[in-house]
Amino acid sequence: MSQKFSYAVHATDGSARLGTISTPRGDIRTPAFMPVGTAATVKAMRPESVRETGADILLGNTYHLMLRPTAERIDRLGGLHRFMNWDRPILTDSGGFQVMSLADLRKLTEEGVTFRSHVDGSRHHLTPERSMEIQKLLGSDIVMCFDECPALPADEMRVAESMRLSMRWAQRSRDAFGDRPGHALFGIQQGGVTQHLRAESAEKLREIGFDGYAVGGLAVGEGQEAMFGVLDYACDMLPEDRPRYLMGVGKPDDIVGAVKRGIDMMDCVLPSRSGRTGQAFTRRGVVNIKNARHQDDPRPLDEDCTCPACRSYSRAYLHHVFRSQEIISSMLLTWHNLHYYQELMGDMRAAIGQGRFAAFEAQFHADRADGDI
Ligand SMILES: CNc1nc2cc(C(=O)NN)ccc2[nH]1
Ligand SMILES: [Zn+2]
Repeated sequence: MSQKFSYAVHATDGSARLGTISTPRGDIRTPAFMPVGTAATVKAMRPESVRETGADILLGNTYHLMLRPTAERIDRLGGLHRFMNWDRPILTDSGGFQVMSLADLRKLTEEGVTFRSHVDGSRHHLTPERSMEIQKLLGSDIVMCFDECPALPADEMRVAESMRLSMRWAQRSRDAFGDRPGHALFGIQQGGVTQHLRAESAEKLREIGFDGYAVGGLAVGEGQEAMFGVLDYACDMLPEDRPRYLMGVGKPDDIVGAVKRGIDMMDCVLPSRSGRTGQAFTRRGVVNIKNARHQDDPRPLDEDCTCPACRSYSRAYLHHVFRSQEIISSMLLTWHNLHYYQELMGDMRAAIGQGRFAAFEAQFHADRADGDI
């Protein structure tokens, strides 16, 4: 365990990097996938099980936790790690993105955002300073700057104005965060899909100086081709000796393409959320377990998978408990999906370390059937 926050690159293969983020609560093997624990839980999973899938770090959502049970209550109860029984690193987002996508009656000013809770309609105010205070009360190890993520489609002028506001908020976040050894503050690059705006944002973030840099404002409907197009240049705009975090991504093939372009960390609700809707990700593609063709199938989801769902249950059983809306359905499919995502990350880390990422990527795409399996 290190008493401070640091990042080291062990190997590169093209733009892909193999690394380790060291924190006082444990090391994070990169490229890393962060399961999302929105309301202080990765839905349908006990934390011990999340760890068993191979996760080194979880994501917590400031927006949800500030509304319920509130950051002050979690602080009084010993902080988010104690509260949710997860003693390894936690990254919390700043609340900016989710206020814009979930809250009602939002009002955006230079100062911050006022909004009404989607839970009970109560009024709230988020600023860079309040977001830093909330994330400190939660006790998160990696804190995200408070920023604004413009909804697409947005014209270049709107994207530019939004990015420049976010850069002013990045400075305020940095000033409010202060000096907290062992804790990290990540800046977030914005600028939509416009290269010179992405460059201006990266320049400003480097001037302020952060422990890590996120690529924000993507996976908001631009499509994979446009997202990869941005990553082709955006990663190189960020310091190479700091972790690069792509927010909100993604499907397995998004993740492989992002790692190929130099991304070190990602988070996404997809594996857990789609587990609850009956979608299982496998090396050969997606299994929609609700499909009638599975109702007599004695095989596991994936013959090569060692997760509890694949070790002990048939597709027929998983089909039955999904159709019957049994709680075990969410438990088993979530576990399988998170296990698959962590296996994918482990396979990529090994491939980068052995200088065979291109071969890994070719095999990854060759294995996948089109459509459902
Ligand atoms: C699912 N797509 C997706 N895009 C995101 C972008 C951000 C962002 O720019 N925050 N500042 C956060 C979460 C996201 N989730
Ligand atoms: Zn499995």
